[in-house]
Amino acid sequence: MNRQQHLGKNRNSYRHVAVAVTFVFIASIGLIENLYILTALLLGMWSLGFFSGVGLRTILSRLVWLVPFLALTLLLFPFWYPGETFWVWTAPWGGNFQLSLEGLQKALRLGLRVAVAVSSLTVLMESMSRSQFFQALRRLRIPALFLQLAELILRYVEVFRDEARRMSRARKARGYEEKGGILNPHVRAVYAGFLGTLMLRAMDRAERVYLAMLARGYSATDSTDGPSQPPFDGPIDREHLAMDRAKPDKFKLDQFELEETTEPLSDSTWRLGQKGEGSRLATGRLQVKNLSYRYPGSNRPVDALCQIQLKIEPGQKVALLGPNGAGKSTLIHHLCGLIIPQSGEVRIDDLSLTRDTAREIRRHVGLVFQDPDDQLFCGTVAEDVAFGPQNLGLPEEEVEKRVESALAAVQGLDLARYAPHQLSYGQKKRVAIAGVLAMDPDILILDEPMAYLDPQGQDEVMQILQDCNCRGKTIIMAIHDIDLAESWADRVIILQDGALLADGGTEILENEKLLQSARLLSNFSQLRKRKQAIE
Ligand SMILES: Nc1ncnc2c1ncn2[C@@H]1O[C@H](COP(=O)(O)OP(=O)(O)OP(=O)(O)O)[C@@H](O)[C@H]1O
Repeated sequence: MNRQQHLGKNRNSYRHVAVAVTFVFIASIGLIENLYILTALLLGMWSLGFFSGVGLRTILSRLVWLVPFLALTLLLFPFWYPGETFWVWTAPWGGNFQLSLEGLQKALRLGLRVAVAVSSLTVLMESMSRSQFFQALRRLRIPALFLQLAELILRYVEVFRDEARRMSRARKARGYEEKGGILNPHVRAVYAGFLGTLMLRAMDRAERVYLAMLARGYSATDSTDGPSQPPFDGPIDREHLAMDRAKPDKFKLDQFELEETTEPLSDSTWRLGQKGEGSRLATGRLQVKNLSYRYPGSNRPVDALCQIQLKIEPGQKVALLGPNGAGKSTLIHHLCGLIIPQSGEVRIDDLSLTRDTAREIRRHVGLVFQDPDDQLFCGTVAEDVAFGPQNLGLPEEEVEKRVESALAAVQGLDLARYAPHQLSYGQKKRVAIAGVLAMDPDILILDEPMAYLDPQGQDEVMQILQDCNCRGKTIIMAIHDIDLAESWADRVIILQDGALLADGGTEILENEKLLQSARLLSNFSQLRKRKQAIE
């Protein structure tokens, strides 16, 4: 172990002590009455912050948040508290208000205590990442429920702030100006609508962020406490689901006929090796058998998947195509264990996806979400990339190594200290991929990886995926672009209305009838262009 690693390890083992000392210190501030000692503690805390790299500005910016909460108390305390009169104020509307010395001292004491507590908490929180802070709390045996709640509240606050920022930008972009302030009924109406929509959007995004957290090994209990509850799992009328749906005709071309997988899968062939703390799959072969899924829906249930059969071999490059609403996202959420099958089966090697195995499956199948903002929620890029490996329970040195190599793989080492919101969309996308690569999954799934990327950004992502594939990883991309599928994939799967329309090599993309029926060809000119290219 080199000196740097040794120091890193020591820092890690003392972090919980620092947290415990700070908490005891904060609790004992209430016992200190002397104003001089409290002032000295405040100055001492600011100096400590200065020497540990936390600027006075940062501490003051946290204290400013308290002003509205404390102001009224601090102003009224000296006038209400009984004691020796220090000063008398005669109000313009009549009446005398007596300011007592004891009241003034009480107010000062309260203000100083709060300032010392907030300053010490700021110094503590700024000198370690949020995940390290929560890890330290876990080591101190703070109840897991309390910590989960605190973590989720913090994330929700960030999501909320982020959504508010976006909506306010969108409002300004459409020429909105606040004339007359809150007294203007139009402004009040806009604000009311804004708040309502903000709530809904923030909840929606919070759900997607939570899914992204689960996909990277987060557990609602503890990273070592066993499987978490997958978010979608409900009862289903299987018979109804199988019969109820009109399936699109499957194209009877030899090259994309399904291989039947009706034989029972033997659990004896399931082999686990060891790598880090986690078990590894023997090969990473993915199988889907008769998979169906129905969303409850608010008006009527939606059958998103119907009797899907698939077998994907390790190392394949698979393009998952289909029009909007075909069921691609629902399928890939099953493949990475975010949705538990209601009917049918998903298997990796001989490990069948159930509530109990969902977490294990997610260690082997990484999902890069379509919108990187759903996935990046930590304070810095490095923290975000570390999120998955930390959930795997890896030692800190290993986590650091993984962060470094994952960021290097996406050419993102220079982004490590940036906050995700400071990045361009393409950079965010690369960092989101790094966050999944850091978990070293056998199978990498990407939902619309090219969405909103400029051509150079697309090239960069393709290069990253090519490198991953060369290292033996299976890559599955959900896309709409048939040209991309043709040039990149060695296997093409087409979904339509939740059913498997075609499955085979890229030759199936030469079948215009098939592409048209799957709504993958936009117009006749494109059809002609493709015809010429094929000729
Ligand atoms: N949470 C949900 N509740 C109800 N219905 C849903 C939900 N999510 C998806 N659906 C429905 O399930 C079907 C499949 O949706 P899915 O998102 O899987 O399709 P997709 O192929 O990924 O679409 P896109 O290309 O637009 O992302 C659609 O009809 C959709 O309306």
